[in-house]
Amino acid sequence: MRVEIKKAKKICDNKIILDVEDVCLETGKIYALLGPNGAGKTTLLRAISGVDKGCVREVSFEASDPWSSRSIGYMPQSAYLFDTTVEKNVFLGFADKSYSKQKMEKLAFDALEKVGMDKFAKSKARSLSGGESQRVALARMLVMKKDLILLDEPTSATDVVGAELIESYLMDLNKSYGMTFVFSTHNPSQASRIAHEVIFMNNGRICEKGDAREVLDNPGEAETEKFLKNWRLK
Ligand SMILES: Nc1ncnc2c1ncn2[C@@H]1O[C@H](COP(=O)(O)OP(=O)(O)OP(=O)(O)O)[C@@H](O)[C@H]1O
Repeated sequence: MRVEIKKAKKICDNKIILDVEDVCLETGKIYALLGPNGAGKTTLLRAISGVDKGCVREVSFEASDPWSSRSIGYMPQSAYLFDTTVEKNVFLGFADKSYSKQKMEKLAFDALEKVGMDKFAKSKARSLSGGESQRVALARMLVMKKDLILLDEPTSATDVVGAELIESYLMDLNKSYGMTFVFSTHNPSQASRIAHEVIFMNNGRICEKGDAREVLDNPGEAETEKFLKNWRLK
């Protein structure tokens, strides 16, 4: 019922930028990855996903886990959209290519509606703003129905309404299908709203991992405390 990431390590210019000995993710949970700029959040997500070929890591799935396809999806912070319509960008996410056009349109519309982008279904994707593009890229990522989804600051470019829609969408998918998410964020409030667990990183290492409420209310490490101090003062 879990995936284990071991010995995730990356060295750049003789500097260790990622050094994670062992981290376990349980299925059906939402994990928030917190930490200051340069902590290694993106590097860790890229390492787990396997997109960073220069990064050493071992990923193992527990034998009896329900993640039958063991598929991992990764969405980088800067959304990439293909030069076609918004709905066709979402079509590209469907794993089953045998869907009728009508079914694809319906499913894409539903996903776009969840992120508040349904009215742009027939628009050119490259004409969208940064936040709109991020919402569409997320809809495309989520229709892929991967078992483990890694999201690098999925609401960094969206407005408050967009962020709320995305948060609800992630929670719905988690509740309805048991989808597992790891998302990085600079916003502890967002972590407290939707995450079951918080993983706090600093200097390429995981300093603390545990129940979201627990870590946010009562951090066990000085670095986490320091990071959360300003947030609490607000
Ligand atoms: N290819 C690279 N070469 C050298 N240094 C790198 C490289 N990639 C990342 N780094 C360094 O590794 C560190 C971790 O970067 P990373 O992007 O993972 O941090 P982050 O926690 O996602 O930061 P942010 O919150 O600013 O997005 C940074 O200090 C960064 O400068």
